[in-house]
Amino acid sequence: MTTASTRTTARGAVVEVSNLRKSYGDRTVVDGVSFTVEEGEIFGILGPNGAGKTTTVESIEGLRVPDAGRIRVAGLDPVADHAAVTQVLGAQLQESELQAKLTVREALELYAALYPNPADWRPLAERLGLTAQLKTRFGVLSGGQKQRLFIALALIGNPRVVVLDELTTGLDPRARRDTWEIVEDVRARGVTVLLVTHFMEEAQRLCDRIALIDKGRITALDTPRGLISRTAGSTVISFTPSAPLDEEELAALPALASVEYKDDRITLGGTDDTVTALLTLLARHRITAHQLRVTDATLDDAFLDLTGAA
Ligand SMILES: Nc1ncnc2c1ncn2[C@@H]1O[C@H](COP(=O)(O)OP(=O)(O)OP(=O)(O)O)[C@@H](O)[C@H]1O
Repeated sequence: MTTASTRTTARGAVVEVSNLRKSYGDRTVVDGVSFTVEEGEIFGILGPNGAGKTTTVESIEGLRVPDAGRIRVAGLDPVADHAAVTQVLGAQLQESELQAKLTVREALELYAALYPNPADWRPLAERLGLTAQLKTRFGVLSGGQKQRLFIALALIGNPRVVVLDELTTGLDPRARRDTWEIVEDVRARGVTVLLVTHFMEEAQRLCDRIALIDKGRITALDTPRGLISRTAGSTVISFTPSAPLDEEELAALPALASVEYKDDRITLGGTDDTVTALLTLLARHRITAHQLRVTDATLDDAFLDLTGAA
C-alpha cells in the first residue's frame, strides 16, 4: 500500500482554483470547480471521459480562458501573467507538438533555450534513462521513451509545478511502473505534480490527494484512503462457513453494506466493526470461517460509487 497518502504536505498552496467555469456553446463542461494544490504534493484529477479534466488543467496552464472563476499559479494569473506562469509551470507536451525528425538531444536543447535558467539537460536525461537515446529521432522512440522525453521537457525549465496529463496511457505495465517511479522521484526533488489520469492504480499509488471530477463538478476530494473509506463497504470480508449461518443474524451485523451468497461462500461489504461482530457471531455459534479473507475496497470501487459510473 502506498505511503503517498500519509505524507505531510502542507507547505502552502501553489495552485489555487476557485469556482472555475467553462462552457462550449450552451454546454457547461466545467461547472464551479474549486481546489488548491499544496506545494510538494502529487495532486490527482480523476474522472470519466469528458468530465472536464483537461479543460481544468489547460485553464491552469493558461491555454484556455475560463468564463468565470479565479486561478492562481504561484500567485500568478495564468492568462494575464502567461509568460511568467510558463516559467513556474511545466506542462507535458502532446505527441503532435514534437517533430518526428528531431533527436532527443536536439529536443532537450531546443526546449532548454526557451528558459532563462534551464536545468542542465544531461543529468536530466540521465535521470530519465534517456542517455542512450540522445541521438535517436523522436519518431522512432518507444511509447515509454517518448513519455520520458515529455517528462524531461516538462522539467527542463526547473518548474515549481508540473502538469502531467494521461501520462501512462498506451504504455505497457513495465513502462507504466517505471514512469511512476520517475514521477515519485520528481516529487522527491520538491516539484509539485498535478496528475490527470484514468488509471485508479496509478492514482492510488502516486497521489497524496485526488479530486474526483464528474460532469464538470468535483464530487469528492480526499486522500486515496479517505475516498475508499467513504465507499459503502470499504472492507470486504469473504469466507466459507463450516455450518449454515442465520441470514437474519448476518443482515443485522453493524455497518453492513452488502451481502452476497455464491455457492458456499459468503461475501460481506462493511467496515472493521462488521468484521469484529462477524467473528463474535461465528464464535458464538461455534462456526469456523474457512478461507477467511478481509481486504480493503479499492479506489476503483470508490470511483464507481462516488461518480455514479457503475
Ligand atoms: N475546444 C472545445 N470545443 C468544444 N467542446 C470541447 C472543447 N474542448 C473540450 N470540449 C468538450 O468538453 C467536455 C470536457 O472535455 P475535457 O477534455 O475537459 O474532458 P476530460 O475529462 O479531459 O476527458 P477525457 O478523459 O476523455 O480526456 C467534452 O465533452 C469535450 O467534448
